[in-house]
Amino acid sequence: IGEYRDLYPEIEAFDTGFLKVSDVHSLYYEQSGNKDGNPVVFLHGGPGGGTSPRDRRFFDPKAYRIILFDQRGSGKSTPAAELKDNTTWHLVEDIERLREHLKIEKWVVFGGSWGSTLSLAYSQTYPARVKALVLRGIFTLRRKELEWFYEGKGANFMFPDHFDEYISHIPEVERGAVIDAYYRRLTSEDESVRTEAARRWSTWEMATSHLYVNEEKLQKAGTEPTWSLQFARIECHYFVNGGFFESGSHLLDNVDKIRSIPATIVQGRYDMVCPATSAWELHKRWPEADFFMIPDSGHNSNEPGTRTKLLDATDKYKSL
Ligand SMILES: CNCC(=O)c1nnc(C(C)(C)C)o1
Repeated sequence: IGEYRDLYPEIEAFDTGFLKVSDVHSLYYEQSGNKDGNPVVFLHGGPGGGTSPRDRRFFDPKAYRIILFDQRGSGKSTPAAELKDNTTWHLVEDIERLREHLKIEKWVVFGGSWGSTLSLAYSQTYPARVKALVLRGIFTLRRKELEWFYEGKGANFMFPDHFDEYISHIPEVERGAVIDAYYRRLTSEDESVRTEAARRWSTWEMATSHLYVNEEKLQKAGTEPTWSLQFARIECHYFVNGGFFESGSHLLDNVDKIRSIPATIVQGRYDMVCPATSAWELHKRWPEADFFMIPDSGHNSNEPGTRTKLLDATDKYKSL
């Protein structure tokens, strides 16, 4: 399996701000690393997951001008967990607004999980603005991917214990459409109903995001109700709307628009949240992209084998 790499050292942002992108939403963004460096934008997962200071550490701070931002309703962006005007295509335009606001011509785009979904949607819409793509834990939001993880048609066979916690919250009569059942609760007028549904949904995802269950991450879903609500409510909103794509396979059908962009795809073989089939489908449509199936990883970006290949990829594109 070879030598594992560690993340780059902890660094602080040298600039932070809020960008008003609609009469409802303002986005938190930050810049770190080299202010005159090669710009890279980090697209976080979820949707609704928000960024964290550790996300800066996938990039050489001497080479990169590192830009993180919290997507609509996520992290420090306001209003928290707001679903109005919150769609894939709003986010694609937000990325362009942020790019223009920061006076950047072209940038490297880095995204995992939902962040890979958004990276594909953004680069297929604005290919001329993308220097290179680094994609991890491929999620194309096809119906079968949602059914695998959220509707009891796959991941639950590998994590039956944790799935019980998630599914037992929904009465049998509603289990034919679990995502819809959770959506009714996550958009309930009753805060206690929203909070418990968010805790169950987020705990299920945190429990299954690593090859070995990460107890610390598991606690986060239960001890950070605002984060849990942002994560669960925004994810569920995108899923009941099929990602706002006109067809289930929209992103895979449009790969030809980005095949000339330098790219690296990194996928954990034991990713239970975004199973490897989507990465494999993407790879077959995009033979020019570097492709790494990590033999001992699950979904998370910081599992050793995955982290190592992501760091190699950002090093490869640092001087573009
Ligand atoms: C489809 N949802 C998986 C996803 O995008 C995701 N999983 N974990 C995360 C965080 C690391 C942002 C919590 O995002």
